[in-house]
Amino acid sequence: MGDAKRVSVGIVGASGYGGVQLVRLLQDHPNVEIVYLGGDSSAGKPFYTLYPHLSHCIDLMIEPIDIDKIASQCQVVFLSLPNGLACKMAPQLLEKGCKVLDLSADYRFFNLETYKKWYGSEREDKAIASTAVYGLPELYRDRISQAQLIGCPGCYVTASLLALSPLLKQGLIATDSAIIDAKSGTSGGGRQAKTNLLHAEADNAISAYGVAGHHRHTPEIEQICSDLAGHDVKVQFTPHLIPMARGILATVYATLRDPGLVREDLITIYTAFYRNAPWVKVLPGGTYPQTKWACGTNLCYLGVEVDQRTNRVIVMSVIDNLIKGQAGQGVQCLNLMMGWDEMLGLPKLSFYP
Ligand SMILES: NC(=O)C1=CN([C@@H]2O[C@H](COP(=O)(O)OP(=O)(O)OC[C@H]3O[C@@H](n4cnc5c(N)ncnc54)[C@H](OP(=O)(O)O)[C@@H]3O)[C@@H](O)[C@H]2O)C=CC1
Ligand SMILES: CC(=O)N[C@@H](CCC(=O)OP(=O)(O)O)C(=O)O
Repeated sequence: MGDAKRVSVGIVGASGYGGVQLVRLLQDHPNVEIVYLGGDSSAGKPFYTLYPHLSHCIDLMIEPIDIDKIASQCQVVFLSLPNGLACKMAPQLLEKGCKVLDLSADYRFFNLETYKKWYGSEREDKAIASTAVYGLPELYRDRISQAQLIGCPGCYVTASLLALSPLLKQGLIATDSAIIDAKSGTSGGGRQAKTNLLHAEADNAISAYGVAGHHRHTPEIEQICSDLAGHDVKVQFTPHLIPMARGILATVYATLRDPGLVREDLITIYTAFYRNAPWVKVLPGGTYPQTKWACGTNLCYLGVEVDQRTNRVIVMSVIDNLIKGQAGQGVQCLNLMMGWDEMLGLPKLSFYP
């Protein structure tokens, strides 16, 4: 089991981008020991052969998935897998006493009919799924701290929701007026080969996809927006792939109900909303964030503006898609589940420029 003073952690999907970020973050975490790495096609290889730059700090093998073995070794298991796999593994791990943090979409939906519509599969773990907590600490901190199973939101959704939440929670914007224009680096598509992520396709190019409500993140964003607002909310979400490796910028536009609100009012509201959220930084008036500020950190920077000609609020939200948008979010949730400081083991200084 390793060092008894540390919590033993396993990472399933260690060879992927989420996996390697988890290894990086958890190797530096003072209360954690990584004891197990699991994978599929990479099983049987030493982890350092996939990521030689980490050979000086981790010498574990990637193992084939064996739930009994994982549960016998690990108190906590991160699942960083394609959609549709965690829901097969998590119930068994929970039954054997592990805490589980899933980075895929399997445990993000309050209504499994919505999951089925967008992800295509009927679920056999309905009772377990109903115990999952949506892993966005800025909104569901108390529930996360009591949970055994977390469905962590991903990159686009995290950037979008952190921009929108104060507006929805306080009823400041006209119904269904929110437009999210989001841009992601190519690492958002994972490490597995995909044609649209090839350098020759993605370099020197920018394009939208999943337009007009056709991206699977639209229902996920709407689910949480509706929860915050207390009624059904629709959003216009347009993702774009841009030629950089990591980072997300989501620029959100919405019509203010009160035409008298100015930028400083909104900044005061945002600052108050996030006063206990150490990973969200609301910027001073006239300052707009860039992705590099968040790169390598678990931070979200929010720039807030009002256009009084159009009566729209404009919120710019940046995160590192692989940290606050994925592995860092998971570690932040782990900290809460274990009763540790929410900031423990997580990077707060970017490697700017
Ligand atoms: N990339 C991003 O910015 C974000 C991704 N996510 C989500 O996180 C999850 C992981 O993403 P990411 O790390 O980018 O993906 P990658 O494609 O980089 O990695 C996928 C991992 O899953 C493993 N895997 C695939 N099939 C199986 C299987 N049958 N059994 C065991 N392991 C398997 C792979 O192992 P092997 O190599 O051994 O085959 C690999 O380690 C996804 O659900 C994704 O949607 C969430 C937020 C942001
Ligand atoms: C650039 C790119 O391909 N991005 C992915 C989002 C990856 C991700 O984070 O998905 P989850 O949040 O659902 O895990 C996409 O658009 O599907």
